[in-house]
Amino acid sequence: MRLIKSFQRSMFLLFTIAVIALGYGFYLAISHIVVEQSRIHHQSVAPVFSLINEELMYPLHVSQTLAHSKELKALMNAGTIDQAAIAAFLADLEKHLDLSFFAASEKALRQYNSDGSSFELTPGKVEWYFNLRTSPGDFFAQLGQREDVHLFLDLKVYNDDEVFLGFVGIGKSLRQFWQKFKEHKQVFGYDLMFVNNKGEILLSSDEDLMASSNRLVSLQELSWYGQVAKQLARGESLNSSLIVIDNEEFLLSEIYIDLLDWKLYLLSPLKSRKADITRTFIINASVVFVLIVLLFILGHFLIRYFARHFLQTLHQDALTGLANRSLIEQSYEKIIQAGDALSVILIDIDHFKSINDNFGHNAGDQVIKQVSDLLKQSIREHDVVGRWGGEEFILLLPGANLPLAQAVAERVRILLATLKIDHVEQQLSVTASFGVTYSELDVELKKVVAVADKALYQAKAQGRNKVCSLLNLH
Ligand SMILES: Nc1nc2c(ncn2[C@@H]2O[C@H](COP(=O)(O)OP(=O)(O)OP(=O)(O)O)[C@@H](O)[C@H]2O)c(=O)[nH]1
Repeated sequence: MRLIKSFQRSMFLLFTIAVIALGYGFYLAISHIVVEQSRIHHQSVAPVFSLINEELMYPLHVSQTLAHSKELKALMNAGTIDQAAIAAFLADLEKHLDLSFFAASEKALRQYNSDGSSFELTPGKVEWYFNLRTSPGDFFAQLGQREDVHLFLDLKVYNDDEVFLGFVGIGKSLRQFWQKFKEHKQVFGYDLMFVNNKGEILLSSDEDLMASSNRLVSLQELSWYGQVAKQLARGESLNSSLIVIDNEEFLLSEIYIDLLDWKLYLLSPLKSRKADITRTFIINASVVFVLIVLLFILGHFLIRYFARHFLQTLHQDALTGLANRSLIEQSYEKIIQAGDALSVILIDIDHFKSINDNFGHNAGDQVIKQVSDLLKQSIREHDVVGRWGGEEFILLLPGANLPLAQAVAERVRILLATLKIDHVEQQLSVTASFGVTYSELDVELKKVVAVADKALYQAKAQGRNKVCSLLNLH
């Protein structure tokens, strides 16, 4: 009973471990998908941030600092503009900051460039200057030169008396930005567009939106504008909006560049993201599946091992390893069900009590073990040997008639009587008495054993170390 309980406990433990492992496996798979998705998202968006920082924010910050440069103000405030000094100042900036610079002087009405060139600011020819000088605000950002897109940053310069001295500006080629973005687009499939505060698209990775050089395309002209119009009307950000373009879903990411008052939109195609998620899911689910299969194979072998081990110990006599009563009864049932007649031999060691008394309990155990070993070796393969009680053993001999069983008992009796059992420094000898019976009827084992026991009693009564047999079952 204790063994069964321990077996049940082991099974329950195994089942609990399997359930926990399964749950943990799924938890790991799902967490891994989430982590992987976050990583892919981060990996795809992070380079755009660093691109903006390197290519846009850097020249912006340089221009802000330059507009307040005392040296530049002094050069532009001088009675007569020293063209060579301004050119040298700008050339030095270009050399150190890796950007192209210009200064447009109100006094000289001339523009000086960091490459050493200069030209006159003539109304009608250099429109931007005359447009911007009267425009409100001190800072202007524009994109120009469509064939090699440049970002132009123009800042008004004033002297200490707030008198307008002209413009200082930076021209930044976005070729490198564009190149990097294209590489990025190839990997992640993104599209990008810069939109000014009027909702006009200044720059886009979609060539069609940049087609016209005279006119800027407005957000409202885009096919998907209707899908976000309400959000825009409510002044909401378009960040994380889902839009459909040509039956394909895109996720919008919005980045606001406050210095320029521009918005950058990234359109990320969900198809590739879905494929990513599906791929990650399949990989993780396969790993979990393989783990589960391995776990079940392991479980299966463990259960088989435990079952064999426990069932064996359930039916085994602990001291001798022989079949115990319950296994003997099962074996008997099998023989009877197969329709075989059988002989039963009951064996009892003579004066066993005196061995215990004279040599101790361990010596008694030793004798029982040695006798059981001899019995195991003395029977045929399909015979059954078991321990029936304390110093009592039983043999079931299927298909053996009474004379054959008597002969077997006699042979075993002689073997036993000549057996020398080593104990400490001496050798012990034992004899045993045998009760033999034969049954070809479907009767209970205990009835057959009762007859064999009667025969055994006769053997004891006749002086022991004897074989007696009895046939009458009634
Ligand atoms: N050492 C040991 N002794 C056992 C074991 N099982 C039963 N016994 C002892 O075996 C002895 C059996 O004694 P009895 O029933 O009087 O029989 P006996 O001394 O063999 O005398 P007869 O059968 O009349 O020849 C008892 O003292 C039990 O305690 C066991 O597993 N180990």
